[in-house]
Amino acid sequence: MRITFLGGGNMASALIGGLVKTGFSAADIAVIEVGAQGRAKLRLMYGVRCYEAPTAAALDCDALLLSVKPQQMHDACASLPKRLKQQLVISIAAGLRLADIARWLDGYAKIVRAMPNTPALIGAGITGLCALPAVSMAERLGAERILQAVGSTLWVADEAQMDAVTAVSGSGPAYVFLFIETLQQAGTELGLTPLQARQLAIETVLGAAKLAVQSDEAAAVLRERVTSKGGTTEAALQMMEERGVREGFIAGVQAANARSRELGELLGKDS
Ligand SMILES: NC(=O)C1=CN([C@@H]2O[C@H](COP(=O)(O)OP(=O)(O)OC[C@H]3O[C@@H](n4cnc5c(N)ncnc54)[C@H](O)[C@@H]3O)[C@@H](O)[C@H]2O)C=CC1
Ligand SMILES: O=C(O)[C@@H]1CCC=N1
Repeated sequence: MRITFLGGGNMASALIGGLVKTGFSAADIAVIEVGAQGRAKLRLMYGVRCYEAPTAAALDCDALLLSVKPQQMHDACASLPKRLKQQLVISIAAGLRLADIARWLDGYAKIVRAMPNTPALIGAGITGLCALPAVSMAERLGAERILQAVGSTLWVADEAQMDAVTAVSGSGPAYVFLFIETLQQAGTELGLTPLQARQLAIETVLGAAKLAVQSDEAAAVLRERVTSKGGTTEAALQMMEERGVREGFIAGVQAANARSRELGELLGKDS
């Protein structure tokens, strides 16, 4: 399968890195990127073909992955030729709805909306997917093949759920990095060296995530098992609850969901 990325920024780079690492041939990957620095970086890092504009050679692919910012998508779609040649279009833009992208592509309807995340770079991503009815089962499997090369996938039947997918797993790595950053900071403030705090924080997140994956029990049960009566964890969790950590966290995820919906509404109105 030959894949062309339209937009070669952070997320395209993570996906390309993951694809190349998991055995996709760099010769089958092309990137259309307006920035000269971005093109040079992608050529150097992954040996992929890079183009400044969507020429026929750049668009000679089976799947066209739209990876520009949501605010750049309308212009990027307008830069494509009027008639796409049956390529499967996959948009990874936050918020943007399938119907609006189809309209910007003059009614082209072979479009999948996907929401990956940056751990795709190491093959540990998770991507939510949904598609327009015109996308065949074989084409859905094609989209799945690309995204499963960099992690796992999850289809949602109702496109409205993509905002929640974006809020939970698209933006999710940032919440986990904030957690690691904060745990590390707390550790150094308690007298650990930055290196010690970093190792303890990262290995703790990794171990807890692996335990959660391998366990049939709910996260709440695993949490209770760490929490000895009258012990240290109980002291920590009580303080965190008092300080509104849970409410703050849920409000944050809700804000991401609302922003995704808002981006879809605002940018979708754009003709
Ligand atoms: N960063 C992340 O963790 C995730 C991002 N996304 C989505 O991926 C998309 C890209 O996000 P990032 O990579 O973070 O942004 P970015 O700004 O790093 O990348 C966008 C790239 O597109 C290029 N570009 C803009 N207009 C262009 C055009 N007309 N033709 C060719 N290239 C063009 C820009 O020069 C830039 O390099 C967004 O729509 C975002 O919602 C989705 C999942 C996760
Ligand atoms: O922050 C954003 O808008 C993008 C979408 C999900 C992760 N990054």
